[in-house]
Amino acid sequence: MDAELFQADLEAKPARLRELSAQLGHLWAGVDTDRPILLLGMGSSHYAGGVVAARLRAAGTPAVAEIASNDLLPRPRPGTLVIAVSASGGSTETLDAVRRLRDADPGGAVTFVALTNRAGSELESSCDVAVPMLAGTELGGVACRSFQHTLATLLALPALAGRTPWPETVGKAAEATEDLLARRDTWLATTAELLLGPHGTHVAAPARRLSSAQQSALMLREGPRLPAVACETGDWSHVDVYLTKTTDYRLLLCGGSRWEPELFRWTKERGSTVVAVGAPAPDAAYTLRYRHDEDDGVRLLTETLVAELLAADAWRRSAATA
Ligand SMILES: O=P(O)(O)OC[C@H]1O[C@](O)(CO)[C@@H](O)[C@@H]1O
Repeated sequence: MDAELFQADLEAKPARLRELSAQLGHLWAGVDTDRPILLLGMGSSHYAGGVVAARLRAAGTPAVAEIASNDLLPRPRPGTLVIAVSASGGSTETLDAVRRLRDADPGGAVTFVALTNRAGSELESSCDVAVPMLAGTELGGVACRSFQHTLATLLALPALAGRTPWPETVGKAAEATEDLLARRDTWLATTAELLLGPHGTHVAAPARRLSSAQQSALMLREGPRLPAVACETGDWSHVDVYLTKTTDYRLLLCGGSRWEPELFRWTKERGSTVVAVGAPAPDAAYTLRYRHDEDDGVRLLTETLVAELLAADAWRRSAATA
């Protein structure tokens, strides 16, 4: 893994998103997706799957996302579409899950799709159909664009396409990403100062965008190896709140949850540090807004860039002093 190349991967996001946006309407063309859906994956691939499965269920499609390492995978009913997500196409747990489900389906009543960023991968050859996520090679060795492209590709499933114009939203996310990148000199140092505390960084996001908190925390761990933990904004008052009493608590809040007033009641009372992204937050120490952030789809596809740039910057600085 390489900090400079990770940074370059992030800077290439807008161009790659625009390429994806142009293809998004065709990616699922050869697949019958009007069936129950089981999503499999590890790490960021599972984070993206979790949010998309929730959105599919809310739209009336039976869907579940399972971490591929689970010994208790559901037994798919005949006709189920299993979408195995792996950017590298080689995560051993995901390959194993596909193998287990295939063994449990000797009649071939289940269809397996490989959603991957690597053509010709082992995952592709173990599935019936391949759908490319078109993120380009991530030279830094960190799944950043591929996480975003996994989300966008899954959100373009026909069962969800009617709800949000995803190709257009992906185009707006490219503009939002450009905006954050172009103005980073105005916000990056301040947010780093506020968020990278002696006891690590916490990230919260609403359930409908929980993947943003999970992926943001992963980026801080995977690049600069900093302690970082994800939480759901409503659940925060039942989980993270306890740490505000005993630690130097620093929170990156992906904004827009109706449960924020309770969170701010505690963080104000206990003098915690909150940086809010993408929505008004009068009680935050700092609020970072960006182009199109009033659009929930744009937030979902864009907001992880904040932690990714924080991670890239901290990683480059630690690499320079090593
Ligand atoms: O999508 P893949 O390639 O299966 O990887 C899963 C996870 O493993 C990692 O590559 C780290 O091992 C993460 O970056 C990623 O989220």
